Amino acid sequence: MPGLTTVPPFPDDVPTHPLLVVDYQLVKQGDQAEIDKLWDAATKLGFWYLKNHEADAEVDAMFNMAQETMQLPLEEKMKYEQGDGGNNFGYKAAGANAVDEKGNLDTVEFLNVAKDDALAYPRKVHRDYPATVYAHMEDAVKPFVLKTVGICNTLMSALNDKLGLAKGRLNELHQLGKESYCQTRCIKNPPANGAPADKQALGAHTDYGSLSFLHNRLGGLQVMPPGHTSWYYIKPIPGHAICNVGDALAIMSGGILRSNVHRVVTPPKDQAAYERWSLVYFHRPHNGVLLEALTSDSEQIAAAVARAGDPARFRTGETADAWMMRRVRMRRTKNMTGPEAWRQSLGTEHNADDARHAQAAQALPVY
Ligand SMILES: O=C(O)CCC(=O)C(=O)O
Ligand SMILES: [Fe+2]
Repeated sequence: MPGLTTVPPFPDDVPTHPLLVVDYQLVKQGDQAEIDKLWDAATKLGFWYLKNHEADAEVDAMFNMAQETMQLPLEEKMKYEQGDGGNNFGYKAAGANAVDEKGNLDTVEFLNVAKDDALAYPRKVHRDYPATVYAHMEDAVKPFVLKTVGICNTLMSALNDKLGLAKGRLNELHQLGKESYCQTRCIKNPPANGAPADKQALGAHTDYGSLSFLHNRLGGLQVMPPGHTSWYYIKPIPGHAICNVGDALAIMSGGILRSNVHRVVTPPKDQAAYERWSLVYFHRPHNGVLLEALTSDSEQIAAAVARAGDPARFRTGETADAWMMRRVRMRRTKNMTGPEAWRQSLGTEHNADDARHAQAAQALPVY
């Protein structure tokens, strides 16, 4: 089982960035101190650990499904390759994405399953998948999607209220029954085989959507915190998911919530010799939702946009689905023709109000 293989521990002599630990059960119960902690994490760094999420069984089932699928011959997996047009469902082969503007290749394989295909199964909404996915749609993918959507909606509701939005406003923009680019992603990275410690397996990016719910076992995930110019590992902690805010919530909140840049490099030290597996659920607005700050819904958001150096960046003119497709399309190796193509693949990476977030991040307590 990829998730449970015995591997060397995360080393204690690499630069690591602490994250706040949020207790999901307390947030669900409406505990104000815990919601304040979530708010601190979501506004300052945009990353936090989530404990007591009760999704471990669903996560393990997904890792098993991922292993069965990734073991299929490459030729079989390639029948489901997502292609170069901006589609983000299906299989992505290693090397199909660029990790930088020079066109260096990524080393990760993805298996992306649409939330809509999982919930509508056996009806097809977006596309076909390998037989191993269908074999586990009912016992792995669907339960993981349903559990995770519940978690994301609870976290988002708490953030909604703190943003001064009317109850349920953000949930209205993330309707389960409407088609979206919400998806599960299983990621496999091969052993480093002598690759340098800072070799990018997955290039620096911000996430496209609203919230990401991530499970990894080996190190390799790194963040560049606001006000810093170097990368820090996020240490995986057993039983703790890693959650982060994506561009959609950062834009809708007028930059109050932070979508922080991150990447995946070779697992640190002795961990480099092992396959790295991770699993993400990406919670995104449904298709057609315009990515713009909700200024007429919240005085707090309106004030944040008014204070921002460049308010135009909170009126993207793109829908959530167009935003994602553009970014996915422009990261494909085939489309990476140089710095201009790279620029078109970006989200909020270079827009973040770094001075404000850097100041706030100074105050972040260490767990
Ligand atoms: O594998 C990881 O730890 C992170 C993956 C990630 O950032 C992504 O797929 O967007
Ligand atoms: Fe990411």
